[in-house]
Parts: sequence; C-alpha cells; structure tokens
Amino acid sequence: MKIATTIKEVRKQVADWKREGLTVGLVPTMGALHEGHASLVDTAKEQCDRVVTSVFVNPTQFAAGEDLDAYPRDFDRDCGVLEAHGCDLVFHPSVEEMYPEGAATFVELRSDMTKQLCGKSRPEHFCGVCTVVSKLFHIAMPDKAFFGEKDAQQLAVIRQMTRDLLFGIEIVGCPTKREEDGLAKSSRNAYLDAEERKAAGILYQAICKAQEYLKEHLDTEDGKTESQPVTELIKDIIGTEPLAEIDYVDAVDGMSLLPADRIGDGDLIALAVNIGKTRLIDNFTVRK
Ligand SMILES: Nc1ncnc2c1ncn2[C@@H]1O[C@H](COP(=O)(O)OP(=O)(O)OP(=O)(O)O)[C@@H](O)[C@H]1O
Ligand SMILES: CC(C)(CO)[C@@H](O)C(=O)[O-]
Ligand code: BAL
Repeated sequence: MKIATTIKEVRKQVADWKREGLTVGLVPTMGALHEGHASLVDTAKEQCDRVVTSVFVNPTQFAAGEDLDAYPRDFDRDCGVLEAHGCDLVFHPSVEEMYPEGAATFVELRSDMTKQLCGKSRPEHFCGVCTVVSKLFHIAMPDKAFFGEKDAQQLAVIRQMTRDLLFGIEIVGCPTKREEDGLAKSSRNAYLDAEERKAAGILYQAICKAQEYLKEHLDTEDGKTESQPVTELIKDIIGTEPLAEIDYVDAVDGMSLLPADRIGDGDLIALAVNIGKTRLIDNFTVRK
C-alpha cells in the first residue's frame, strides 16, 4: 500500500493505473477508522481494480465551536486497517495541500435538501463537505466513490452534487455497520464514557420499535402512513434515557429529503441525538 501526501503523487499513480486500463474507487474518510469505513473499502475492492482512501479531517465542514481540534486522529493505526483491507493508496494531505493559501472557492448545493435534518443545526456543514469531496474527485478522478448510508443526508447531497457538476462518477451507498447493541459505528463513539456508551443504545432501540410499528401501520392502499406517530414514538423512547437530548427526529421524502407528512417505501426517518456532549446520528429507510 502506498501513502501519498501530495496531490501530484495521487494524480501520477491514478494516471498510471488508468493507462493500464484499471478502474479506480475512492473512499473519502476523516480517519479514526472503524469497521464501517473498512466495509466501504471492502465494497470498493469488490467493485474496482484499485482503491484510494483519503484520510483528511476537513476543517471547512466544522463550524466554530464544533470538535475540529478534538476529532480523533491516529494515522498509523488507520494505515494498518487500510492495509489489512487491501487499500492500494492512502491520500493523507495537509490542510495547506487541500486549501492552498488564498483558496476562496466553495461548492454549495443551493437546495432545501441541505437545510433539513443536520443542515438545521449545521448550516455550513454541507458546503464544506461538497467543497472537499469535489476536490477529492478532481484529484483521484475515480470511476466510483463510496459513502456510508449512516450519513444519509451527506449521501443524498453528494449524489446531487455529482449529477449537477457532471462529474461522471458513480456514487455507491453502503449499509451502516453496527455494534452488538445496534449503535451505528462512528468515530465520535470514542468520545462516549462507559455510562454514555450504554445510554447510546437507545437510538437503535427506538429505530427497531419504529420499524415494528411501521410493519403494522403501512396502509394497504397506498403503502404509506402518517409520519407524526412514528417520529413521536421514537422521541418518546429516546426521552426515557436521561442522558439523551434530541436534536431532531424527522421523517422526510427519500429523494428530496423534504419533510413528509405521510411516509412509505423509500422514505427516510433520520435522527440526531446528543448523548452528553457527543452528537450521534442514525437513520433508516422505510421498507414495505
Ligand atoms: N457505521 C458505518 N457504516 C458504514 N459506513 C460508515 C459508518 N460510519 C461512517 N461511515 C462512512 O464512512 C465515511 C467516512 O465517514 P467519517 O470519517 O466521518 O466517519 P464517521 O464514523 O461517520 O465519523 P463521525 O463520527 O464524524 O460521524 C462516510 O461515507 C460515512 O458515511
Ligand atoms: C465525506 C467526508 C470524508 C468529507 O470530509 C466526511 O464528511 C465524512 O467522513 O463523512
Ligand atoms: N461523517 C460526517 C462528518 C462530520 O460529521 O463532520
């Protein structure tokens, strides 16, 4: 496995691969890798001849006061994980490499999609994500790029940006990997102390109850049901956990991510919950 810190090195390696007729998959990450990230690399390996993983904690997607400085970083450990999963090239640039002095161009998706869900409490976040992902696409020029469904809004935003900017890259969504109690794996789980970690299980418990509810309540005629009882059910369950503070529990259209009064197959229920100081997100797609 090669390690590159400059754009030039990545471009040269990718150009060599393309000359040989090999396909390239890109897995963008912010490091502190866990089995969720590893599953993205595994899927990329299955679908592409060569896999590039970026490890870059992107400052522009963090607002002032968020956890940019505290965000876990352990590049040596990350390299061990990536090597074990057959990654071919790791791109680990400096902030100056990705944002050269004076860089003032940003990529912004001007649609209500970025104003829903996490966009309500993180209004600048998706602009930072779109900007860095565009840069990574230009650098690695992948055939396919792999993103987790845990970050469902990010996946939808990147799909639209990729279409709008004519990147010609296939975006592949990958299922959420979970801990034994169902908690979605996340780099930020490392912030939780033992008591908070136990409390965090409430998110998945609420999701499972909501899925059970939906199995019984999807209308036989149009395959839909009212959203509010489902989101209220989730809120009530999470409300039983004293360490949990809800940011949002929303039901949205699966394509536009706009609020939906009635939901059915393909729509999304997404939540963000603070456990102590740690903000956790999770979601599921409604299935008939
Ligand atoms: N549990 C998971 N299962 C599958 N993919 C995941 C999981 N967690 C993160 N990913 C995906 O890995 C990619 C990189 O995510 P990132 O580095 O932000 O990790 P993270 O664990 O989501 O961190 P954070 O704590 O910041 O949310 C994203 O596409 C993300 O959706
Ligand atoms: C896509 C991404 C790597 C961009 O910094 C980040 O938002 C993430 O890790 O999900
Ligand atoms: N996985 C999303 C990265 C972030 O929360 O900044």
